[in-house]
Amino acid sequence: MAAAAHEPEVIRDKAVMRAWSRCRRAEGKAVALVPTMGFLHDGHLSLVSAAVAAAAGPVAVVVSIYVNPSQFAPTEDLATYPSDFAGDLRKLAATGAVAAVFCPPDLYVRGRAGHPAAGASGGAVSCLEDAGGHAHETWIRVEQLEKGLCGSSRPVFFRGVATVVSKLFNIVEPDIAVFGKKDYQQWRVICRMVRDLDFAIEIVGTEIVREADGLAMSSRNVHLSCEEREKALSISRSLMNARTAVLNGNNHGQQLKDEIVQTLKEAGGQVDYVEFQSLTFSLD
Ligand SMILES: Nc1ncnc2c1ncn2[C@@H]1O[C@H](COP(=O)(O)OP(=O)(O)OP(=O)(O)O)[C@@H](O)[C@H]1O
Ligand SMILES: CC(C)(CO)[C@@H](O)C(=O)[O-]
Ligand code: BAL
Repeated sequence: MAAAAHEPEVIRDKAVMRAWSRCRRAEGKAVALVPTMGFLHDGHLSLVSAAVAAAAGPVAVVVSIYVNPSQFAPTEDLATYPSDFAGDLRKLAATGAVAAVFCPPDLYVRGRAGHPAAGASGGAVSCLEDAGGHAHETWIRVEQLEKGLCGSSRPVFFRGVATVVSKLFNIVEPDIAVFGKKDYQQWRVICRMVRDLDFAIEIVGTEIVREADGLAMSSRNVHLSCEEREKALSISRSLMNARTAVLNGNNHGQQLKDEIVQTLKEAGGQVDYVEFQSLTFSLD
């Protein structure tokens, strides 16, 4: 994105954030929100570009940076999630397109240590509840779409995402919100939640931004060893091969496509179609 550097305003307080958004709207600007967990890369910056492009006229782009404890189970990597706030601010300033960065120290009412945690249905608890009960206890569940795929291995993930995104929507009050299709199930969960709960927000989904060798950019890639990175690459490579073969009308490609569709059906059940680099695999 070629633009003059522009220092975004850093906002930490919920009430200040809400008031700021209302001022921008009173000035005639749309407010566009890009929710992130920080340690930003070019994938995140593509969401900022998409936010600008989605607005028909003047827009104030807000990037939120918050590592949400309620989407992590206590066995997951909340404590080691990468961060570089100064670097993030530099990258956002360099886009020249971000008006504010919302980075609240915490978004939840906390419980008392030692009090039993409330827990999600099925007995799973998140890092938030692990910190004590009698605290935050209101959750948003997208009951069918959250099942399967990532939901199978991360039992509290989509409940935490849907809840924190709703909180961000209530605080920032955006007209537009942008999410990456790299986290495809998450994107679908947010779209369903917005439809079902009548949020007056346009949800924009953006395509995956990849490294030169095809690996999807991801903040956690920084933790991959060379061997793990090579293994991770096999996913995009095999999908690329399947795509080329399908586009060439090759039978082997058709078989690979059928296998992908079958795997997703078995894993998720609720996924209707898969978009992959302009190919749409229907799960009908
Ligand atoms: N490579 C990418 N292309 C497009 N969007 C992306 C990409 N990486 C992240 N996003 C989107 O950016 C938003 C914030 O994601 P997040 O801060 O969790 O980063 P991440 O790279 O997905 O991190 P993680 O390693 O935890 O998966 C999400 O909507 C996500 O889908
Ligand atoms: C949407 C999100 C910011 C909610 O914490 C997170 O899940 C992410 O970065 O993808
Ligand atoms: N973008 C995914 C956020 C997470 O894995 O918690």
